[in-house]
Amino acid sequence: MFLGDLRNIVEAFKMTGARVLFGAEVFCWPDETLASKYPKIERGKPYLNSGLYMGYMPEIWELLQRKDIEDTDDDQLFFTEAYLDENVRERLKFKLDHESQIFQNLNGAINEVQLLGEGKEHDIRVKNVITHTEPLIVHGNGPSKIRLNYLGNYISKAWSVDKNCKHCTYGLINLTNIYDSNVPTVFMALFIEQATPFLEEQLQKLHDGLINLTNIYDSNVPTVFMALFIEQATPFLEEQLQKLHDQYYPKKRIHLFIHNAVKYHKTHINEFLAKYKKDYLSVKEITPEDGTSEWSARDLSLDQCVLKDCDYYFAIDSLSHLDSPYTLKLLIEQNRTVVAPLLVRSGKAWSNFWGALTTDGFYSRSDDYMDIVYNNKRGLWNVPFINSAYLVNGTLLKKTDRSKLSFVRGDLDADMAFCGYLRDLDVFMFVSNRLDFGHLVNPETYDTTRMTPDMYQIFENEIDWEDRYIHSDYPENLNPDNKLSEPCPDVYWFPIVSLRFCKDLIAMMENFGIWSDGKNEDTRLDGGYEAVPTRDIHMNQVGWERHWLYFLQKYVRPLQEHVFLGYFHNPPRSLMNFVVRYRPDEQPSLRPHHDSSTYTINIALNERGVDYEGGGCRFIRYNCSVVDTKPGWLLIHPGRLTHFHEGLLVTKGTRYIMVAFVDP
Ligand SMILES: O=C(O)CCC(=O)C(=O)O
Ligand SMILES: [Fe+2]
Repeated sequence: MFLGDLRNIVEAFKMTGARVLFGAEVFCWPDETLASKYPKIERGKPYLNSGLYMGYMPEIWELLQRKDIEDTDDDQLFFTEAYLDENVRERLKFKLDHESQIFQNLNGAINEVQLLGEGKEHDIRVKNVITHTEPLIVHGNGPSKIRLNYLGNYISKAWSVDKNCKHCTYGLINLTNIYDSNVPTVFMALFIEQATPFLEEQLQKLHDGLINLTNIYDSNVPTVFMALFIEQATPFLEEQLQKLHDQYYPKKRIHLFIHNAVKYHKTHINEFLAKYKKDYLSVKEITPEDGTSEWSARDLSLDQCVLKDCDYYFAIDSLSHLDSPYTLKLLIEQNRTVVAPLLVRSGKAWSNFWGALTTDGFYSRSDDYMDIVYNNKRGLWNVPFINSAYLVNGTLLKKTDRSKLSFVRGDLDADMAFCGYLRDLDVFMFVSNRLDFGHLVNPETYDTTRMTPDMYQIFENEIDWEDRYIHSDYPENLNPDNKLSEPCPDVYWFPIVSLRFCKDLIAMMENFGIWSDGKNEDTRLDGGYEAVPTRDIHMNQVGWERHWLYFLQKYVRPLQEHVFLGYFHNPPRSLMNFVVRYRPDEQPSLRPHHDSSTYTINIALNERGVDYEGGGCRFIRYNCSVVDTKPGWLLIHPGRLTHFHEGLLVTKGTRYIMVAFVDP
């Protein structure tokens, strides 16, 4: 990698007084026994490396003529023998660049070569902190190539602090042109022959109408072989699939390949394909019953891609959420042989790339790893390992024999095998965080033996949980400009959870199925007695109390503080958290009572007029009832004294509500 221009290099060369100059290194290679024959030096690296050398043509010529050499012989040994001959050394003024004035060989010197100039405007250079020189050419000899790639993310004008990633825009292609190129040209003639009302709108409509046409002309868009791998039970897979489908790319140019190894997800895949299969150019599904291993499924996907003459191969794991619908398009436009979007587990240091490797090829953290993961630095990074989601140019797959590029290599993980082959082929792997592309979900605690396992993921996958289960209008609740909804005095009404939450919570309870019998004796309670019993199931009976209390603290408490000013209790304490079921033939109503709470929350889980008739909550002191409850909306009211209340008669169907007595 050249860090100075040729003039600087020649000037530095002249300063050395040499007629022939070779780089130096710390290893005496390929013949260690020659080490004792080297002249003693005081500083720097003693031994010759033949990866970099320069000199005057007559001397170089003479050096090359010195002896015959076979193509298969070692060039470094050839030059070493010449150098160790004192006569040759003197006559040719043959010297080594011991202190890396010009040549920096990285092998054995990785730690002494550091980046310089980060934090200043000018280009980043390298400095050898042992010799105090700034070498002009850096060479990744032996196993130091990954370090060279790392340096290459910064030096040679790749990066500067003010301009960030300067090499990112190199070689970009523009897909929008591909969309347009096939479209016939139209000569559009517009005549404005008289004064015309609303002409601006007319022009706008003319223009808008044209934009949609481009979608019709998909045929020229490159084909993408999209391979989805579901190798483990994965939270929030439905959303993951939807985001994949929502990628801004003509589906008629996508071959979809799915390897699903997880029985639990069969319904998700079936539902997805029932809806969208027809949109794709082709679909191949490998089901859990096929018993195909991850390795063979991945290899098969490569074969299929080549067979279908794909332009691109895009692999994605079920854990990878492409939150940006432009991810695929932008990766194609980035135009690198292998490029991955940076995906990170939210709030964690876990991502889909490694910044460095140990000598035996396993994970090692690079100096800039955290800066990249946290987007302190944005760019396109040459790294030794990527996984989870990546785009591969089809040309590479078509020209490379499967014995040189596949997912099978000894007993390595599939992705470690694949990246190992890419490194051996000298194919760079880039990871991009030029934009926010998406994130990784965390599958560690996902337990599919539960009914609605995603409901239990509020801790491990909080953002996904919130997306699915919190009402989309929730943030508006705390907007001070909005008028509060107060259906009865000091009874407030807020949208809080999604319809999906309601559906899943009911499913969770009905699956458990052991509703209380409505008697006063209740062994679930410390006192063993409930004065005003309902037919219910407590959250702790379905292992969801910890989750519920967190929900209470995070989403309910701010609403309480918003409407009942001056009362703070964090975290809220709640011993009674339960779902109530009302049925005409079971328990159809609840007699007037106080709750043992400072405040009570009451979330409607299903819909009056659809799922049941009657029902609602009446506040007796105010002779005020809330009957038109809405699924996902929460009522919050004081528990005692003023808010004596009753559950009204359900005349038909089943009414479900979620109740908690907060701060008893
Ligand atoms: O049916 C209702 O909405 C009221 C329920 C209630 O008051 C309770 O469970 O304590
Ligand atoms: Fe109550």
